[in-house]
Amino acid sequence: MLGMKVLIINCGSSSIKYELFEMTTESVLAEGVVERIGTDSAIIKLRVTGRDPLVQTSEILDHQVGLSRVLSLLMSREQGVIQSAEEVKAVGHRVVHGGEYFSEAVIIDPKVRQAIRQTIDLAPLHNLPNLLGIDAAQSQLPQAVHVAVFDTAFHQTMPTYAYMYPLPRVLYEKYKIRRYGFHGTSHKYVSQRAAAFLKRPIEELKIISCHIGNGASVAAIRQGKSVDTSMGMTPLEGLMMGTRCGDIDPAIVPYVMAREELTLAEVKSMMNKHSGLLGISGLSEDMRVIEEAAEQGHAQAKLALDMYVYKIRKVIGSYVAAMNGMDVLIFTAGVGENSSLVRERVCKNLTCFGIELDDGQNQLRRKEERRISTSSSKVEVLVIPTNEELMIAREAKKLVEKISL
Ligand SMILES: Nc1ncnc2c1ncn2[C@@H]1O[C@H](COP(=O)(O)OP(=O)(O)O)[C@@H](O)[C@H]1O
Ligand SMILES: CC(=O)OP(=O)(O)O
Ligand SMILES: [Mg+2]
Repeated sequence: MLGMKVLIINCGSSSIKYELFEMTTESVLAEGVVERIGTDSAIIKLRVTGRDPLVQTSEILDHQVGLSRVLSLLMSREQGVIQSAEEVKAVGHRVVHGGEYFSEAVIIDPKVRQAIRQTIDLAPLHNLPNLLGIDAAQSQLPQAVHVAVFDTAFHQTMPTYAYMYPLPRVLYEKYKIRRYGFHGTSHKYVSQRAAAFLKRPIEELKIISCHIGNGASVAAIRQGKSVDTSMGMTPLEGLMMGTRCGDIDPAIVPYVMAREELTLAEVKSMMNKHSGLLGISGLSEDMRVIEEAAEQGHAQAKLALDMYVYKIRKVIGSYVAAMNGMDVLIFTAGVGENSSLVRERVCKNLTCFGIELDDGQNQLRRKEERRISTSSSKVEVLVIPTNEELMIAREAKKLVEKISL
């Protein structure tokens, strides 16, 4: 076998994150990001394994141009990652919202594209750029198999009573208003890694996985299947996040709109971009900044941190109730993997569930999968670095192999 190169693309409204894998060895050949698309000072970052990172600034007005620059760089003689675009066998696209259409990864054909289009309304911030990325990649890599991997797919196993909202039923029937959940690729990956780490069959485990990065969600996973998760119809529900408010009393929305004379767009922006850690601290959405300010006595940063941790604890508690138990608690993503303080503060007041943290292990700064609970803890507390890109690449490889059988 000559190898199988798979390109992973994760498009945001003004960015393209990309990673090129050689899937016969699951090794990363190159990775990077194009930022500030739509401006004359867009930035392309590329890191080719074994070489110095490269940063270029230029005008990039849309995703088509962004992707074509990335491909040219990968094919350039200096970088020499690939000789020609034909070498890329598959492109795996992260698609955030798959609605009720998709419970697993699929090859993108016109019908799939149409279904992704139809979910734009449910996640406009994510699905529209995802579709732009698909269009750009399909036109520039026409020979490759294009695969969509959905954030929502893993959560399609939730029982009806967990995903329905107690609103008039007609809203579900007409508009499919229900809980979908997100970060599914990550929750699936870390739960499978946790079972492998513990050398136990996943079918025996009740796992609670905390994906806390910029966006943040908790999932309850029983027998390897998602049974509940804190994000909802959109990635706004649930935990307090960097700039998103998470759960609030829904009556606040019309009240604030009336009092402040806000438009729909303004109130959405308030809840998505000006709330969470940033809204409470008035300082930053970045947990590193919040932690430092709190340590120096900044009262609002302290409050933001207290609220953030308290909410995670409450959701964990509710999922212990949902599953009637918890064997494993996982921390992952930017905050979960790196903040020993957040992990400590979340776990400190969960001793009633039998959680005992090993402070020494928790303080260690390492990139590896590891246990941070004591040997007598009733719950295994693990830090598992997530790898959504590898998971997407594996799904793409699986589908390519299926069609070439
Ligand atoms: N050492 C650290 N301590 C605390 N928080 C950290 C640390 N490193 C990264 N983070 C947090 O991780 C967040 C980014 O998480 P990440 O999962 O990479 O986000 P996303 O993929 O959603 O953009 C940042 O907002 C930052 O606050
Ligand atoms: C769905 C979601 O919130 O994604 P991210 O964490 O990448 O913003
Ligand atoms: Mg992320």
